Amino acid sequence: MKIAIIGAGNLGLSIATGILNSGAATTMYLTRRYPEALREFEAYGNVVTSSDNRMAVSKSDIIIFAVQPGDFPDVLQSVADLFSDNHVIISTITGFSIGEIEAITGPERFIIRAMPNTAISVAHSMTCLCSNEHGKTRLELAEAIFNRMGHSMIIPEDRMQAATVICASGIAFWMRLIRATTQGAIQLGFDAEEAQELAMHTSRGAAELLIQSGRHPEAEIDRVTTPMGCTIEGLNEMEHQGLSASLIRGIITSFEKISEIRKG
Ligand SMILES: NC(=O)C1=CN([C@@H]2O[C@H](COP(=O)(O)OP(=O)(O)OC[C@H]3O[C@@H](n4cnc5c(N)ncnc54)[C@H](OP(=O)(O)O)[C@@H]3O)[C@@H](O)[C@H]2O)C=CC1
Ligand SMILES: O=C(O)[C@@H]1CCC=N1
Repeated sequence: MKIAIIGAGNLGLSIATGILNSGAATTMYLTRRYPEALREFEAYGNVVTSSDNRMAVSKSDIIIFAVQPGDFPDVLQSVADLFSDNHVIISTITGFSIGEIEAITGPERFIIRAMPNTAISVAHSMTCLCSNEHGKTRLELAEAIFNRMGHSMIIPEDRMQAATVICASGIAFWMRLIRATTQGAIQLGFDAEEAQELAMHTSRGAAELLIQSGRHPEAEIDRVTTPMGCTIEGLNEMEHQGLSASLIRGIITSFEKISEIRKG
């Protein structure tokens, strides 16, 4: 499979790393306007780096777009005449609907919207997927690709904005929680490196417990909170300070911002 990533920036390069390490592509074409920053990827041997989007599209089977939303209409327009009946077009662009893509490419194209996160580079992305009517026959293929680099879920397009916040922005939210835990651990006497190690592995353990057991978070919390113990004391103080409320409010604020980006 030949895969192009048009706009190999933060997300695009994370996807490229995930694909290259999972062996999902025979050849990869990575583009950006200033491709010098991509040269190190040529060491993989099967990677071509360029600023030539038309070359990348014409040589690939699957085209993944990862440019900024404001750049996407022009970029898509500039390669639209190259799409054939076999191309699978995957857009990771926030807030850009399938209808808007079809307005440029026409509806008779395989169009997938994918919302991965940067953990795709280490094969632990949570990726949400949806497609246009024509692209439904290619959803399984997209799912197979993204499942090699984490976990995926097919959702209706009207959930894509929410998925962006929970899964894509979610990486930043969880990072801040891990960072805050690290700061607490430093205050309690661990050096910075030890503190981060404790926070990272504890958060991974919490997620794995839920993934493997299928239990509800509160059931796991009940197993940790000894009556009159230190955990419930700390947890209740966090809630008095608005931990859950601030997370939920942040999520809703991010969600609303996506509509503004599109209007802007
Ligand atoms: N970052 C993330 O975690 C996530 C991002 N997204 C979405 O992915 C998209 C990319 O985000 P992100 O990676 O953060 O953004 P970046 O700015 O890091 O990457 C965008 C890339 O597009 C390149 N680019 C701009 N114009 C062109 C062009 N004409 N042809 C080829 N490449 C071009 C830029 O290259 P150059 O600098 O050389 O101009 C840049 O490397 C956005 O739409 C975002 O909403 C979705 C989920 C998660
Ligand atoms: O912050 C943003 O707008 C993009 C979309 C999700 C992650 N990064």
